[in-house]
Amino acid sequence: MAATAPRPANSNAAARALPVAATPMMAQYWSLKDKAGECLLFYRMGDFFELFFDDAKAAASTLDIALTSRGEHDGQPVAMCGVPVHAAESYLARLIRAGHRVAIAEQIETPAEAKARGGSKALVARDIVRFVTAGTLTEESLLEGRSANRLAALAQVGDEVAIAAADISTGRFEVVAVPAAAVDAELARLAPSELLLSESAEELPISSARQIVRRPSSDFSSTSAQKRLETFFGVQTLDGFGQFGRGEIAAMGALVAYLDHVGTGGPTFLQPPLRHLASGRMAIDAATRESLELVRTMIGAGAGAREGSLLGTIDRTVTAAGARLLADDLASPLTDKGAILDRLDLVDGLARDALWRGELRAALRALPDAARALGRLVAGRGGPRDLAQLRDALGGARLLREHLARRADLPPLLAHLLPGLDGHGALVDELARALIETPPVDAAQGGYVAEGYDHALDALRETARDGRKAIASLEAQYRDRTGIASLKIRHNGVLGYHVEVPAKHADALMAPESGFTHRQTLAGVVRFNSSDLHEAASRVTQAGVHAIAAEAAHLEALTDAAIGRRAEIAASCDVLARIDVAAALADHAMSHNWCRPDLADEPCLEVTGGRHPVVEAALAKSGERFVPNDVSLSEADRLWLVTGPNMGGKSTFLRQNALIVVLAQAGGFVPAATAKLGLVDRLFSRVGASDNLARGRSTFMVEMVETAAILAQATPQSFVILDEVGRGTSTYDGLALAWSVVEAVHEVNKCRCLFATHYHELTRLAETLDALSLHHVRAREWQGDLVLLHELAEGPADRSYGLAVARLAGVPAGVVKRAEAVLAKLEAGREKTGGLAAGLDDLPLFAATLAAAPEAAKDALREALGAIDPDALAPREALDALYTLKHLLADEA
Ligand SMILES: Nc1ncnc2c1ncn2[C@@H]1O[C@H](COP(=O)(O)OP(=O)(O)OP(=O)(O)O)[C@@H](O)[C@H]1O
Repeated sequence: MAATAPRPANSNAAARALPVAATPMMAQYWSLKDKAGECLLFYRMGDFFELFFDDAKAAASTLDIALTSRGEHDGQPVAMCGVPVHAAESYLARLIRAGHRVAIAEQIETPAEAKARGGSKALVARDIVRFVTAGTLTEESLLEGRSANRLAALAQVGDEVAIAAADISTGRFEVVAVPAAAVDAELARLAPSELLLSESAEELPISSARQIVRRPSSDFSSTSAQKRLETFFGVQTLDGFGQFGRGEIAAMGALVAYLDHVGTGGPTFLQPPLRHLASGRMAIDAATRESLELVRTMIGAGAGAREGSLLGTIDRTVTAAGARLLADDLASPLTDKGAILDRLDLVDGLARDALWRGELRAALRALPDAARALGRLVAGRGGPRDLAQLRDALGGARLLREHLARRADLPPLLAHLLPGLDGHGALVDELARALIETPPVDAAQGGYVAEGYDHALDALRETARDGRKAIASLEAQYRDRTGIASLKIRHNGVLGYHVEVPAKHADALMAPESGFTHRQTLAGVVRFNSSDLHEAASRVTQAGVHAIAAEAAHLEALTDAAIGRRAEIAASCDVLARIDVAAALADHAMSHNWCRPDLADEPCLEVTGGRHPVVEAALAKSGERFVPNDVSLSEADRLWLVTGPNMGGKSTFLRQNALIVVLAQAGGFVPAATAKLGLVDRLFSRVGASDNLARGRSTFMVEMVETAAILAQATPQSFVILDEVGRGTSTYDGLALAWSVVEAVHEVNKCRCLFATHYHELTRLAETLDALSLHHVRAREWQGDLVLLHELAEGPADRSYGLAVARLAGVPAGVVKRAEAVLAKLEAGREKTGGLAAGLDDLPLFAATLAAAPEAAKDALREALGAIDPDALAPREALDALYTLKHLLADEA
């Protein structure tokens, strides 16, 4: 049953007016809805935001709140639902998470103002004050602290495709130009919550944006974009930020235009755009990111979660900004040896000194998320609490710098970063003097400026305090005078301060000579005013109003001072995050026995005692031990063909080595006893069958598209893991393809590669390919049970154990028994066709090389095939193979 949004007890839904046809309110509603476009319109009516028509239906179903209908429009009841204003944030959060965008229409004048303007029937003016969209959130309550939240815009000008991406909550702004084929990979790295595309842009095969928003093509024109960006950043020319291509300018301009649109003109904080240099980074395509689950999981019920990903498993950062940076680092490993060594040295230094690391982490843990506080302040949505966060974070940064400066053996990267923590002394001191320890989030009620900061403000507060004391003593006096012990002086928003007595005592105060003036009679009580009270109350109110105004002026000045230093503050936040990441990686490395990787100049990957961090952590939970494995790839032995039973640990072995490469090049330690690697320029992973039916591709099609990309792009510096290529199609087509893919990787790409397969037949490739070697994951049958050892050994697997695994998996005994009989028949069939080529084992080899076979051999084969009774080979796969060969022969003919 649908839950109803909690409504205050005094709310009367039926009494709330409705925008029915032809009323001025209806006209107002429609004109606002027009402005809101596809966004749900939150239409403010008193204490509620109301939604109507389709908006109401969509919101009610997402929020699981009651959908009602009132009045009529075009003969139909008007659907409506509402959320109370005081709880709007949590409803907004749920709508945004569900993929909606929301336009907030507020009352922009009071009913009294409306009346003064247009008489008693005048409608309160409303306007859209803000759009809340997934990519433009700044509210702490709507954001996940430990993840970046990006808005991206994609523009194509000529051959150039550019992506601009901004995290509005911190102001980080980057732009990158990539070939069209790499767009998806780049978007997978950025994982924007909202992606802006021109309404005239063609459909792109994009899998990595949560929400796509089409914007007018004029937003993407590079000429107007240039002007827009110059105005936005308040500069004469963008040249000071670097040289940007037309596509980059168009993308950045479209992003800024959208910010203008959703912020309805309000300021937004963006740092000057940084060009992301794809050249210094490891290329990782979208499919590889998905299959390696670097920062999010991709499969199962928890898809999209941090938990269960590499990031979720190793993240020990103690600040939200650190967590966001670690996600970026893992998503974008480096290829510059010097830069990686710098990071490694820092992690190493912190790893060696546990005490120092502990101190640093404790100091960092206490620091608030200044980057996001700054984002809110600049966006005009900040408050006193945000300033206090800056004070505490920057004050902490100063102490940290002093502490670090005292160390003699500072790792070079840290020594280089240290000055970035400096320079906020004056601002921190000012904020420390100005604000109380824990100011309120909202400035409206005042009370956040510290005593002693402003003497005039102190005096106003003193006056208000005296007034309140005077009011308290009036209460005692009135009780004495009237003899009514239950007389009280109260305060509310309508009457202000007033005297309240129970109805039974009211007569005494009604008399004209009593000195009290009647104000209001309620069921049980009667309320009065008096001139003394009025006077004392006005003193309190006036002083209060002036004090709040004085505090607001200070808030504005302090906010301006902070904004004036926003670039420096943002830079300090980056330094803090970098230290946090290094300390977190060091901490995790130490507690899990990870090692510092060595970087070699030649393409190699030599790992002893390598482990898969995520599988290891999962096994540890149930008290199981992960079996470490070695790998040793070099130019002479660069392609390992790994066979072995299902569930034997092949995929795990492949992936753990890819993760070791990612971690090492992100500048961290790796889950191994020792590791040495030559830098990897591109990482590819084609693991398992990942359906993408949403994109209209079958499992096999996806597999082939991904394999094609690897064959086209992998270089001798690349590292490729390929798992069960060919599995998605009929056995022998698949085998033939796997065969030729291994050959191509070996002969053409010449990259380091781990290739796992169930096609035992592929092991024959070792006879012809020099740099290929055979390995298998060990298993043993023990008293009828299969024991998986998860241990890698040299040479091919002796057999496939498929039926034993089926038994382990709980396939009914009868079915396994039948499979054994079928297998026996198949093996018998193989013997029977012994004269055909070299038996079924050799058919795939034959198929793969058929084109090159001499005509005489083909004739012999044709003859042999004609002589076979296909029914003797009952199992489907054997028939499959024969028919495939027949077709191949027919094609050849
Ligand atoms: N080195 C290891 N130590 C301990 N357990 C492991 C190890 N490797 C894998 N496992 C366990 O075995 C399970 C199966 O591993 P994995 O998926 O890698 O096997 P596989 O050989 O690729 O299987 P399939 O061929 O069916 O895809 C893992 O989920 C994990 O629980």
